[in-house]
Amino acid sequence: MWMAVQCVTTSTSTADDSCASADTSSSSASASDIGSLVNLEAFPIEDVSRPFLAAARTALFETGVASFPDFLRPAAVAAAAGEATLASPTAFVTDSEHNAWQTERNTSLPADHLANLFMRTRVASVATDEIGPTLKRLYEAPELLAFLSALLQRPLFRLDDPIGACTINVFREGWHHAWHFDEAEFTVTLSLQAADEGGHFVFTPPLRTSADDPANAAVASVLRAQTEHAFSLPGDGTGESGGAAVPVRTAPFAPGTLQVFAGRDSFHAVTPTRGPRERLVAVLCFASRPGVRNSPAVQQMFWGRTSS
Ligand SMILES: O=C(O)CCC(=O)C(=O)O
Ligand SMILES: [Fe+2]
Repeated sequence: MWMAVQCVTTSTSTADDSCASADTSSSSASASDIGSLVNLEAFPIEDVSRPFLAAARTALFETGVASFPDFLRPAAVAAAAGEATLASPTAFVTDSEHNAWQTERNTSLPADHLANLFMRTRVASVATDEIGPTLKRLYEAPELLAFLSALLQRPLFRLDDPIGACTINVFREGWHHAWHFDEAEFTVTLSLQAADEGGHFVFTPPLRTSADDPANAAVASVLRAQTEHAFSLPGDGTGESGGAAVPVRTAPFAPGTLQVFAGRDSFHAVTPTRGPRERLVAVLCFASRPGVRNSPAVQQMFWGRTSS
């Protein structure tokens, strides 16, 4: 089974911005570093009033995505993309199948039921201990953590995972990520390099009201409109032509764009890439408590090894 680890895992939340400085003490980045990485003129993430945050938060909860184009300075994008390209050839490749929720097969349901529709995903991932210094410096910057905590209105901590805390997804020609919900409530990505063609991040507004809500009819509607997959969903009332249309949007992917998305509730996919240039996207993981790391099973699946 393919499981997303790209994550902001949350078990608690707070209703104000008072957590914005959570876990800033353990970082190795100094305050002056961040200005060489982040476009502070457009995104003054150190500004305590952060006037652009309210609009981003509204976009996140209404559309499922908050996007910050030109977040990373061009020189930092070039450096990070160069480092990712160097690391890419030895990145572990996942070629697996998963259903929309990334859950196990349900043998009590018919084989052709939506819950048992398994779709192929192919992606490689550069592990945390293989990423270059530019991305590492950004991930460890206390200012980034404080900014994301303020946006999401909860304390955040970097993952304590030497393999899967901050990684880079590599999509080679023809690879794609099938439609799915993430396990984690929020995901943070940073575009480093677009494919020649394709490799678009497509997403719906939040469809699930909770982690227990499968949003079956909406999922079926999207898959019928967007894919060739055949499946049944008895009793959904939508028939073969699909139910109420669910809007599907394409996110901007210009290199340097930081994106925060509600991956647990918004159904999303990466379309197949075309051409020899790899699609490179960094995935920055955070959790709502310290000490979180991926399970050995997930580490093995994504990076081909486990940490001690
Ligand atoms: O590559 C991306 O833009 C996001 C991929 C994704 O949805 C995931 O890894 O869970
Ligand atoms: Fe995802």
